[in-house]
Amino acid sequence: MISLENISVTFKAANQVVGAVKEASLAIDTGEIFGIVGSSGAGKSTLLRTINLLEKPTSGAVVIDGTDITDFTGEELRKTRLKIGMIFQHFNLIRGKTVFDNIAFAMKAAEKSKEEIKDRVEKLLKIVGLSDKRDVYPSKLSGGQKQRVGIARALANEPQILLCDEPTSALDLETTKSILQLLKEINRNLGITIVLITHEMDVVKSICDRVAVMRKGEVVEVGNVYDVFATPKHEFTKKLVEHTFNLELPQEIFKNLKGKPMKIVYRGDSALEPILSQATKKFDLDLNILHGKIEYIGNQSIGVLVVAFNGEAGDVKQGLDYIRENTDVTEVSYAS
Ligand SMILES: Nc1ncnc2c1ncn2[C@@H]1O[C@H](COP(=O)(O)OP(=O)(O)OP(=O)(O)O)[C@@H](O)[C@H]1O
Repeated sequence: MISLENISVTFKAANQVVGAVKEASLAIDTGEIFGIVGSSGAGKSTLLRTINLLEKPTSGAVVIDGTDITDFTGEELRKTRLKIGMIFQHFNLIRGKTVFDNIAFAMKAAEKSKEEIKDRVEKLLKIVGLSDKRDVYPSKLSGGQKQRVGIARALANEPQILLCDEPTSALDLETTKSILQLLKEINRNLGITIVLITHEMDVVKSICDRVAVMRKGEVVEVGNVYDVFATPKHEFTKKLVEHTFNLELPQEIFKNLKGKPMKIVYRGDSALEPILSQATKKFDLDLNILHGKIEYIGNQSIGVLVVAFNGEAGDVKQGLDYIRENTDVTEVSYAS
């Protein structure tokens, strides 16, 4: 387990003091894929980099499997870092070295034998699907292939933890999908704990087990991914989720609309449709469905509907109460 305990990181730049991370605490379980999401400048990268002490906390403790590593230096720190691989948004490959040598580099630094290096690099090339690119230089690779080399290099010394700093932000949608799939396989097949930072909830949705939301240096919400999407608590998380659901409607629709548009979010295994139809009959309402979708997170689903009820104000209220009472609705709010 990785425990980040009351971590603060303060930078002193020119005559300014920046509180990049403020009293952040997280407990990341062994074997999970843990996401840290937030907008630019939220402190994600700084917090992630405290895990391998690339950034030393100004205060607080980094505890890995029960060992407080916060004050590790020299040989102790070097050995600890070998157990923690890292990949980056812009891959950070060495331009003048082949794919093989990029991956072998960290193993040479760890004083592994030539034989061991050759076996391991070839095995890793197979895992990341680049056996045919062994002797190619990075400039001849696509972005996705470069990230695959980055991943192989990060795994070279058989780490227990893999830190991912915006690993797909420089990649297109299709390549992002394949890199996230590869990270998932590595997590499941090799049992490596993955901590990933991103500004995209879609990335969180597709591979993370749990997520922390950061805002202005603080961790404002932590939970399993399904719950955070179905029942976001912090206002900032609600906005992130809303944006992901992408329920924007053209303003024209609202001009001639009869009734108030409402957004209804419900846990997907509860059947909303019969309840909606019962509500309209029971309370004499007209129902207009404006938008609807089901989001899948793992194998659980969340339903989101934007509807307009037309009827007497009191009947609309009773209708909504009826829906709330009879299905697993997590949110009813006015859509805009
Ligand atoms: N070495 C540094 N010196 C001074 N300020 C820094 C340094 N590193 C980060 N900061 C500041 O700390 C804050 C948090 O930065 P950080 O990179 O951790 O955020 P982030 O959430 O990862 O954002 P991004 O996605 O844009 O990288 C920002 O205000 C940033 O300008």
